[in-house]
Order: sequence, then structure tokens, then C-alpha cells
Amino acid sequence: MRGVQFANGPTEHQFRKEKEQKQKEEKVKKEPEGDDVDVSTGILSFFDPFVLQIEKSRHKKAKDYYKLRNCGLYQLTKDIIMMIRVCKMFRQGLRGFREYQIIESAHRKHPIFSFWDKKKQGQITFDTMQFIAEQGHFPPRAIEITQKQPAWRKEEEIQELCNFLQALDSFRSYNETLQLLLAKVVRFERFDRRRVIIRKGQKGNSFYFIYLGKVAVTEDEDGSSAFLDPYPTVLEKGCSFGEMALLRSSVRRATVVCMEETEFLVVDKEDFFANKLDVEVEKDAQYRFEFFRKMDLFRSWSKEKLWKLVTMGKVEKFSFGQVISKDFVESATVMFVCKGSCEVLRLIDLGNSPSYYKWIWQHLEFQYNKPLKTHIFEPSPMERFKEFQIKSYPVQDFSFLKLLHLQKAWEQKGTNGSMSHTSMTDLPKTFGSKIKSRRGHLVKCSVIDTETGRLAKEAAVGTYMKIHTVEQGEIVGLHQISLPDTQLDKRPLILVSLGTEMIRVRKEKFEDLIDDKTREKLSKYHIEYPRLVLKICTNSIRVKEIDEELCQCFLQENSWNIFRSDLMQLLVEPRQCPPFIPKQPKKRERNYLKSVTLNLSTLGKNTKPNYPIFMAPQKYLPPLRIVQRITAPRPKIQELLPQYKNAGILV
Ligand SMILES: Nc1ncnc2c1ncn2[C@@H]1O[C@@H]2COP(=O)(O)O[C@H]2[C@H]1O
Repeated sequence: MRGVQFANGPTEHQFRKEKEQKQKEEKVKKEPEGDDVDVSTGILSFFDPFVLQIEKSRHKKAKDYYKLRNCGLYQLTKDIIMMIRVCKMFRQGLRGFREYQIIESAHRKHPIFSFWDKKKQGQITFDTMQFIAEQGHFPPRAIEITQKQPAWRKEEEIQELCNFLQALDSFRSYNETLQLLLAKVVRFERFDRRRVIIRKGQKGNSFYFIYLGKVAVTEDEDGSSAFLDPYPTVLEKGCSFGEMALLRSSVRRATVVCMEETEFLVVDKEDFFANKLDVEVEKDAQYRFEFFRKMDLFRSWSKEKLWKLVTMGKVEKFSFGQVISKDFVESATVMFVCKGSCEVLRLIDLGNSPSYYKWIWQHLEFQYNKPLKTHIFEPSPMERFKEFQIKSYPVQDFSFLKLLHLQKAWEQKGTNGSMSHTSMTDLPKTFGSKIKSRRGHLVKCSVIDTETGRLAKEAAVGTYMKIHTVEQGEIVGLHQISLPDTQLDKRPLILVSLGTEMIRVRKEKFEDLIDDKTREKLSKYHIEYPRLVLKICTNSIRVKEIDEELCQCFLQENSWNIFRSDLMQLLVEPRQCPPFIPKQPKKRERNYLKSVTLNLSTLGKNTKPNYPIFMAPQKYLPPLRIVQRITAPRPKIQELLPQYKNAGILV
């Protein structure tokens, strides 16, 4: 009976169906799916060997699959896929919870702020993610705005872009209206090293601001000379270029090529004139003209000649501490300081100075093994103050006593600071006359040969010394122009900005312009830096400058600094409880004064040097450790000046 329902079971039809299904499944278990197909297509495949081959491989694959399925790997893979899906769903579900944000650092670092704006009656969202950029790069949000057509840029977007562009010196100097007009039209472009941006002799269509990177200005067409010239004319972030061809409706006067990956903001010719950017650029040129006109050096120059000079360079701004030139003696440009000032530094190799050599050995002779005993008896604070008032701390006394002390030590040892009778790796370590009972011993450390003699390797260090300050109106880098070759000071000199604006003009171009009268006048601008000139007489007289005078200055200053810190320790009573110092982010180690101090007391001891090793340019000096000060083992001030044993509660 078809369709009759059993009390608690399936219908007859269903029952039959199930039976058939079971039979089918049993068959499947016995013979895999592949054979089923073979049977149905049996006659065909018998006649066709190709089909047979394919069917065989299918058969084999199916067999492998069933084997896999039987050994449980199939199930395992299925389980893994399932688990991955579940985890994914969990992750998505957790996105709403705060904890989830803590796990994902990207969300924590760049949160989205949201405010309700009462005036506009709407939610304002500030997604910090839009403003982040790799250090120095143009932010993605700003790029997004510049990619829009000028007409499609909203007012807020233009204002936003204007804010981003404040990072550019040249842009910042324009008035607000012009800034907004430019923000409306600028395009963003990024190019790699060696890419030619402007080719000499071609028609000019754009004006460029450099947002990141460096470009070089060259005279050749492909810009390759920039990579061969050790001192190319380089323009950096904040500078602009490409105005000359636009202003004079002429071809490009020079080639501009990227020295590294560089980002630009580009203003097209039509916008350049429509927004009166040409007026601003002309103002810059007029400023340079006025600056040169005021200089005594160019008083006799005609207007045309002076304008020629004006077009040879631009006003460049350098921030405080920025290195303008690593060696301006060799550099290819003459630098005119228009505003602010800069410092001339010299990297001196102390190891080659006789004074330093002597100083080091004197201090090593004077090493103490143990700190000297300090006071036992303490006078009242009143007495101490009175004593302090009567006699201020006599600096001379200290140096005199120290010298006396040293002399005694040398007499006893019979040395004069040289190392002739010590072994190559041993340094004498004696005690001062105060502790005569103890015997000196030798300190083992590696020694190197310097021009003056053998020196402990650790003590062969260098330092940067300021030797001159260049002020507004002065000229730097006249070396090859104003003096005959024999009188030239060829030591490398470093120029560091103290916040300055300057115009750089290439030496060869400047030389082409100047006449004899100007050349004569230029000698007045020549600056003589402290140096000791050694005349080496061989066949021809050779001149060699050494930094002896500078080394002596360094040692004097160093001694004063150490003495001052000793004195401060003596005068300032240590606090009972440490003062509250707010936590500050850890600076890089090289910023610490401590980290650039060489301590001679640790010579021969196996300690990690606590000062960084900077590599001086290989061209000039061997690899050198740069230090700011050198502390040597010394007796306590109280011991040398007994009357000041307890000088200080004076804070
Ligand atoms: N001596 C220079 N110093 C700096 N920039 C220069 C110098 N000579 C040319 N330029 C720039 O290089 C650009 C090349 O194209 P333009 O001639 O349009 O405008 C030029 C100036 O902006």
C-alpha cells in the first residue's frame, strides 16, 4: 500500500527508497566513483586509447583520494579549515570589544577620535590614520587631496593641505591668500634617484617645491655629472626651482636631477601666473640683489653684472645645528651669509698633538689606586661659611699644587712624560706623593704608534672644536679664490648652522665674474683660523698645518671643565632625598655628555667604552673616537687644599 503510514515509522515508499540508497552506498564502498563512470562509458573508452588513459589516471586519483579519506587525513584537513573559519568569525566578532583594540597595536597607535559638533549638529570624525606618513614623506591624506582636480577640492581640504605645506620654508614665507591659492592647484609627484626632472634647453611648463629628498642642478643635459661631482649644487627640502624659464619665457637654463627618492609639489605654468607666484619669485630675486648691492665687495659692479650673480644662486635656509658643509675648504661653492650665523668646526686628532701626548702621560703617572681619605673633623657651618667668604676658591693654587705634585712624581720616577723606558703594552701607574708607602704597578693595555710617539689605544681620540663664528655679511669658502696655493689652509673645516640664510654660488662661475679689483678686495674677507704652520724643508719648502694650538685650547678647556665639576661637587651639599625628576623619554646615547667622555682611569680595565665611536671621514684621519671631554685620575680637591676640606653648604 503506497502512501500508508506505519504507526511510528516511515512510509513504504520511503522505506524502499532508503533500502535502495543503502544498496547504492554499499556499492560505492566496494567500488569507487571513478568505476561508475567507466561502466557507463565502457563501450566508448574501449575504442579510444586516449580516453582510456585519462580514465585510468582519474581512477588512480580517485583511489588515492579514498585512501586519504580512509586514513583520516581528509577529515583532519576539513577540521582545520573549519577551525580557521571559526577563528575568523571570532576575530570579526571581537572587533567591537575594547580588548581587541589593545591586542591590535595599529588600532591603539592611530585611534579615531569622534566629536559631536553642536553648531553643525553632526558627528565629526578625526581619523589619525589618514595623517600618518613615513618619516618626512608627504602624508597620504595630503596626497589624496592633491590627486583631486582643483575645482573638486573642498574648502576644508584646501585648508588642510595648506597646513601640511607649512613644512616648506619657501611656502611659509608667502602670505596666507597666496598659500591658499597654491594649495588649491598643487600636484604631487614622487621620483626616484637619477630621474631628470628638468632638462636643460627644453621648454619650461612647471614650477617645483621640494617636499622630501635632494636634487642637483647641473650644466649637462642628462644630469649624470651630479653623480660624479664630489660637491654638486644641491637643493633640499623647502627649496623651489624651475622659475627662470617661466619668468623669462625661455628654455630651461640647467638640468635638475634627483639625487635620491624625492617628492615634489608642482605648480603648472598657467597657475603660476594666474596666482601671481611670479611676483613672489621676483621678490626673492630682488632680495638677493639688495643683499649683494649692500656688500662693499660689489660696490663697483654694474647692475647687469650683479643680476648675473643673483641668478647664480638662491637663498637657502638652514636650521640650528644643521651641517651646511662637511668640508667647505674643498666645497665647490662660495657661501654668502645673508642672515643669522654659523660656526666653523674643526675635527682635531688629539693623538697627533705633542701637548696632548704629554698631558696623557702626566695623568697616567698620576693615577691613584684608592680614593684619598676624606675629612674626619667637621667645623660648624658658620665657620665654614666665614672661611669661604674670606677666601674664594683660588684656582691658581690648585694648578700650582697640582704642578708641584706632578713635578715631584716625575722627579721620583725620573721621567719627563715620554715612554721610552716602558714596554709597548705596559703603562706606568704610580701613586702620588701623598701615599708614598705604596708601590706603583703597571697597567696592561694596547698601545698604538702616533706621530708623536706611543699612546694608549683608548686615548687616541678626536674632538670637534669651534674655531670661528661666521656672521651676517661674511663669506665662507673663498679658499681657492683669494689666496695663492702655498698660503692656503687646507685642513678640512666643517660649517654648522646656528640658524642661517645663505646664498651659495659655484666657485668657477663666481671666478668668471670677478675682476682684479674684486679679487684684491676678497683677501679682506679671508679668515685665518688658528693653526701651527710647520715648514718642511726638502727640495721645495712644504707647509704643513697642525692643530697644536687647538689641542692646547682643548686641554685647557677640558681641565677647567673637570675642575669646575669637582668644585661643584665640593660646594653643593648632596640632598638628603633625591629631587623629583619627571620621567623623560630616553634620548639616544650620543646625546648624553657622559657618553662622549673618555675616562683615563679605566685604561687597561676591561670595561665597555661608554662613549660612541664615530668614524671620522677616512679621507682625512684614521677611524677616530670622538670625545667631548677627557677625565683623568686626580686627587680630591680637599686633599690638595686642606683649608677647603668642608667648604660647602653654599648652594
Ligand atoms: N646656480 C643655481 N642654484 C640653484 N638653482 C639653480 C641654479 N641655476 C639654475 N637653477 C634652477 O634650476 C632651474 C632649471 O630650470 P629653470 O631655468 O626654469 O630654473 C632654474 C633654477 O630654478
